[in-house]
Amino acid sequence: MPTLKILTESELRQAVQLNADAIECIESAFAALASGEVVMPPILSMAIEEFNGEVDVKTAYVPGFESFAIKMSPGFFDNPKVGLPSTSGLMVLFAARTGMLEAVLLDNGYLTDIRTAAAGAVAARYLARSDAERVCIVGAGRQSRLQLEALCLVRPIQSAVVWARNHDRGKSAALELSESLGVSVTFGSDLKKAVSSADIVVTTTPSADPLVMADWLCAGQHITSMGSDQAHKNELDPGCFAVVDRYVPDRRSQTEKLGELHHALEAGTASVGFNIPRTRRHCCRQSGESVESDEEITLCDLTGTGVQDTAIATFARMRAEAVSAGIDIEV
Ligand SMILES: NC(=O)C1=CN([C@@H]2O[C@H](COP(=O)(O)OP(=O)(O)OC[C@H]3O[C@@H](n4cnc5c(N)ncnc54)[C@H](OP(=O)(O)O)[C@@H]3O)[C@@H](O)[C@H]2O)C=CC1
Ligand SMILES: O=C(O)C1=NCCCC1
Repeated sequence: MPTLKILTESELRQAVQLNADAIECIESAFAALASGEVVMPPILSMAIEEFNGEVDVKTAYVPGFESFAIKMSPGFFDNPKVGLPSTSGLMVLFAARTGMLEAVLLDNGYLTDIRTAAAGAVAARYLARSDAERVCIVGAGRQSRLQLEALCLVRPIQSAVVWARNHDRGKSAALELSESLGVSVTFGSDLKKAVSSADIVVTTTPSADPLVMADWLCAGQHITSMGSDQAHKNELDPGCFAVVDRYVPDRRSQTEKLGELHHALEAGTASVGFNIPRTRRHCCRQSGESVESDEEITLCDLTGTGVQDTAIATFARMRAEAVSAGIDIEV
């Protein structure tokens, strides 16, 4: 009789942390995606506007992996008002060879959090200057904290400014991060100043109106925009596309519908089949290529991919099995 492994959030937290191994797992997933061999259908997304919510279903088959994940991932952005996290959900693993159900990962969104922060680290590793040390984090929620933590694993970060529309929450996040990361993290109410003084800017909000303006960007900066993962979300002034030297989407077919590219296409600052103007030397490229000049402004548009979910779920199950975590039930 087939057995099914059940893993809880606390077991998964013990198995997987935001560290070099998780970053390596996600970097390999992006490399597999760039190889063109991965089967990754479009995201199934359901908006529940009445409650400021969405549910995303993501999946991917990676050749060579014995399993693939299907993830169900809600994001309800008014939840913090009632003391609940914005994101939650679970991942399910199936055998790639037979399609049989293998494991249910009751992570409550934890693995999504880790794989998303790890993607921010991979982006910085390839697209931020090697001496990048000052960060601006836009937003003060779950990803704001994890994105900064992830950057500290790949760049010599010395200081960060957290900007948030709610000053109290921004100050709390800054204090918490200062204590946990051992770098100077302050709250900044002046977003223009915070962006202009940073080597790396990460936007982490579900904002529907641009927060970061094109004329605030400076030579040598890297920007990761990871909050905008739905058609209505938009954190960057579309004019940013007219000043960046290098644009890297996690999956272009996603970013042109759900990411920052979507708004640039609508505004006409990028065109269909767009390339960054050749007068600025570089064309739009797939991930995996590194920054070529310390003067480049680079932009990574992260909408979240099924290949990350299959990679982190497989990794988590392997780690959990190594310590015999979880329960097996006959089905
Ligand atoms: N690309 C990817 O792979 C992933 C993307 N995401 C996306 O990242 C975003 C953040 O997720 P998460 O950190 O979990 O969410 P949280 O709810 O924990 O944090 C959201 C933060 O954004 C702020 N915010 C909300 N609306 C606005 C606005 N209009 N203007 C300015 N700030 C705003 C919130 O401020 P306040 O406290 O005032 O409400 C809060 O600081 C979401 O859009 C989510 O969908 C998440 C996971 C994966
Ligand atoms: O899967 C994802 O990525 C997300 N799902 C729901 C909202 C947060 C991001």
